[in-house]
Amino acid sequence: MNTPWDDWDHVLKVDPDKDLVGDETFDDVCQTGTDAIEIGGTLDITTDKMQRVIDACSEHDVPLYQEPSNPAVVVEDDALDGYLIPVVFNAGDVFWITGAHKEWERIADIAWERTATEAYIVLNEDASVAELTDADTEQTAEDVASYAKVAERLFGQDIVYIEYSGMYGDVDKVEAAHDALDETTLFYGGGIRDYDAAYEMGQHADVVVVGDLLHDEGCDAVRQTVKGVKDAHAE
Ligand SMILES: CC(C)=CCC/C(C)=C/CC/C(C)=C/CC/C(C)=C/COP(=O)(O)OP(=O)(O)O
Ligand SMILES: O=P(O)(O)OC[C@@H](O)CO
Ligand SMILES: [Mg+2]
Repeated sequence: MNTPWDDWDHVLKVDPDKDLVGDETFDDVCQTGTDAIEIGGTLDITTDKMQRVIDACSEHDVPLYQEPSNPAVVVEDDALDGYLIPVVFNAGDVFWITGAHKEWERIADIAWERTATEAYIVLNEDASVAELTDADTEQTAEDVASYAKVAERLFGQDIVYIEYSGMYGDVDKVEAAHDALDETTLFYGGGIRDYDAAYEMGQHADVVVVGDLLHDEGCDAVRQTVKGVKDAHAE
């Protein structure tokens, strides 16, 4: 797979299990200025819910990626630009490191040329993803940097993803991960609610991921976060 995320600043993560705000539509969602839409969530995801979002976004130019939370929810659809597959580096349950991936290969005909991995480092102990994967979220900045380094050097990951889903994270840990990486793109996601937060994390992460804000506040709020990270990267 080529690496379009090298040129991204902002990703909008749409949770197919959550509603949009008021009378907003996916046409509005595709016009927030984000560089790509990632469709995924941890809980209560089904192929039907995934498909509904793909169909609603497929008419637009914004790149569309599925981020499946397990092999059973992967949707084969040409409207998708590709699949970003989490590998949870600090999972306690090995199923979320290689087990799910082995199962996926066993049951599916994988479009390898459209598939890439994201080396997740899960750091919010209260997030569903931490609970599901039994992640060891007690990691110092030094630990995070080492995870990032081995993800790039030993495991050849295209993307390292610092995941604080639901809370704003520790900037020092994001900075440490960024310093550890040469080529690999650093994603940061979690608790980005406004311009200032996006600007601050944008100073350290290559790509800032915004999720719940779309479902809680709507497209105008998301647009501010796009501006925040793009301003940080313009400096
Ligand atoms: C091999 C395949 C096809 C899939 C396995 C992929 C793996 C290892 C998934 C484990 C991690 C996971 C569940 C990722 C989903 C993306 C994610 C972290 C979404 C954010 O979820 P939360 O915000 O914690 O959950 P809710 O918003 O649903 O509560
Ligand atoms: O929902 P939020 O807290 O913005 O997190 C975004 C993303 O990292 C979740 O996987
Ligand atoms: Mg969430």
